[in-house]
Amino acid sequence: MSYTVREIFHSLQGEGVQAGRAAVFLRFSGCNLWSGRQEDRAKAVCRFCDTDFVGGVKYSDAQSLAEAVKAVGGSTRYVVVTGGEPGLQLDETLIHALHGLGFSVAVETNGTLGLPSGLDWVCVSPKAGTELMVTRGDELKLVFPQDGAAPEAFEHLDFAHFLLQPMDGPDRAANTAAAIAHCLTHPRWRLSLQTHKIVGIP
Ligand SMILES: C[S@@+](CC[C@H](N)C(=O)[O-])C[C@H]1O[C@@H](n2cnc3c(N)ncnc32)[C@H](O)[C@@H]1O
Ligand SMILES: Nc1nc2[nH]cc(C(=O)O)c2c(=O)[nH]1
Ligand code: SF4
Ligand SMILES: [Mg+2]
Repeated sequence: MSYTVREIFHSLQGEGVQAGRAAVFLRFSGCNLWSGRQEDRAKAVCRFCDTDFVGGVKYSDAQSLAEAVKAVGGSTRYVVVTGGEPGLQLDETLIHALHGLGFSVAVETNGTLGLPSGLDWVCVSPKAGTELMVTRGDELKLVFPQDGAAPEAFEHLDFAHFLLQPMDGPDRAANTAAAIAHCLTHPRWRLSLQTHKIVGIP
């Protein structure tokens, strides 16, 4: 199978429980909840996306893509597969190829599609107005606040960690204050800041 990739870059995981860890980011093109075109944003299912996932380059097979990930990452052997929505393209063949090169494989997903088996870390970030297919994993990282996606709606799910990530955009400061207030009064939720934006790395 072939894969369409928006970008591959070496940085620190900025978000969630693994924040601060060196990682290679493999960003796939395309998403099932937004076309990625600004003119479509207002009518998309997911309207707050901070990411450009349109276009990119094609890899014809899993092994060549895994080798490209390794070439970017120096001695880093932790890959975060994201997008766009990686559930559209990530498969067991690619996970196997990455494992073969010594990588642990993490995924960032909106959770609306099934995931292949073999992943080492699953981060699900639910979106209002969608049905969650991935109901277990390592961390549930809810962008906050979202009308129609209250934190309480996810607390029964089988995740090891529950995090609130303030929605970036014009209301980021107010959203951060609201997330802090929620964590103070609902201590099973932790704050996830987008630390890469704070320190100015990709
Ligand atoms: C760009 S998404 C790609 C992966 C997947 N499609 C998803 O939504 O989880 C990566 C992470 O950024 C989060 N994110 C996207 N836009 C954001 C924003 N404006 N503020 C805070 N987090 C955001 C997503 O919820 C997700 O956790
Ligand atoms: N540094 C950094 N950490 C991240 N964690 C998740 C990201 C994503 O866009 O999926 C991301 C990203 O874009 N950059
Ligand atoms: S689901 Fe993820 S990639 Fe798709 S538009 Fe929303 S935040 Fe962006
Ligand atoms: Mg990002």
